Amino acid sequence: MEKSNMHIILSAAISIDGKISTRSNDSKLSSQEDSTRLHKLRSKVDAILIGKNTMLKDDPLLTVRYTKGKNPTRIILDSKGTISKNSKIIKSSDKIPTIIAVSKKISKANLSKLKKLPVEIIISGENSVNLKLLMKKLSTKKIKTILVEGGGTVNWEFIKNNIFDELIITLSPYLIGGNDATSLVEGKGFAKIVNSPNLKLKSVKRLKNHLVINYIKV
Ligand SMILES: NC(=O)C1=CN([C@@H]2O[C@H](COP(=O)(O)OP(=O)(O)OC[C@H]3O[C@@H](n4cnc5c(N)ncnc54)[C@H](O)[C@@H]3O)[C@@H](O)[C@H]2O)C=CC1
Ligand SMILES: Nc1nc(O)c(N)c(N[C@@H]2O[C@H](COP(=O)(O)O)[C@@H](O)[C@H]2O)n1
Repeated sequence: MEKSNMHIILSAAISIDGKISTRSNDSKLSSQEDSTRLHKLRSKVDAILIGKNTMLKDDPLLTVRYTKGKNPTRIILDSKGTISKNSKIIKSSDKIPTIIAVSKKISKANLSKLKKLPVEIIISGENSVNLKLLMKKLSTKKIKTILVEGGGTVNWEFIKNNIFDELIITLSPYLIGGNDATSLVEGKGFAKIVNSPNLKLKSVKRLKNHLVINYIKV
């Protein structure tokens, strides 16, 4: 794999029809049991990474709450540095390490706003964040394992650039539908099945009506 010495896990809860949220951005698919599993996994990684839309739509905390353990560093991909200082992540960033990954496209005004917040700013890439470069920069900060928690656009970028090692999806017992509902993988997608990464089934665990499916890339 042409990337730094990093272990990257893509993680999401999906409906049976492959959606990660409804057309009105309802994304609560996991059961409490599955959320506890996720939080155990969070406590074992160095960082959690999400895209700007997920931060905007979910206003997540990305902390370890349903088990004991350390909070990983939070990384937000936000090319133009437009995130709100009223978000839960920013409000808690004086206590939990938080990195905002931006591109050179960021305006001077947005950069100076970000610099006033208790976050670390990493600039990589011209228009959007260059993920391979970002991974290299993160590995120099002792970040060796990253849990990518979406959304669909971010998942596509990691898959397209072939920079992931594992995929852990919870198949939740819902059917969502809708062209405007976000899928596990958004973006342009591959034209041919042969272009898809080759995945090997590592394990399947049943949590009542949910299945936790773990694939590794071969
Ligand atoms: N069920 C689940 O497990 C999850 C569901 N979601 C849902 O996914 C939806 C959001 O997904 P999307 O709209 O696809 O957006 P996203 O969360 O993937 O964010 C994409 C945005 O991130 C920024 N970005 C900067 N550099 C980037 C790069 N190199 N690659 C990709 N993005 C980059 C851009 O502003 C881009 O528009 C929400 O409705 C959220 O609730 C999100 C995470 C998990
Ligand atoms: N694994 C999983 N299951 C779900 O049902 C989800 N909605 C998500 N979403 C991801 O978790 C974030 C919320 O984290 P907090 O509970 O606020 O700590 C959300 O933003 C997605 O990244 N994941």
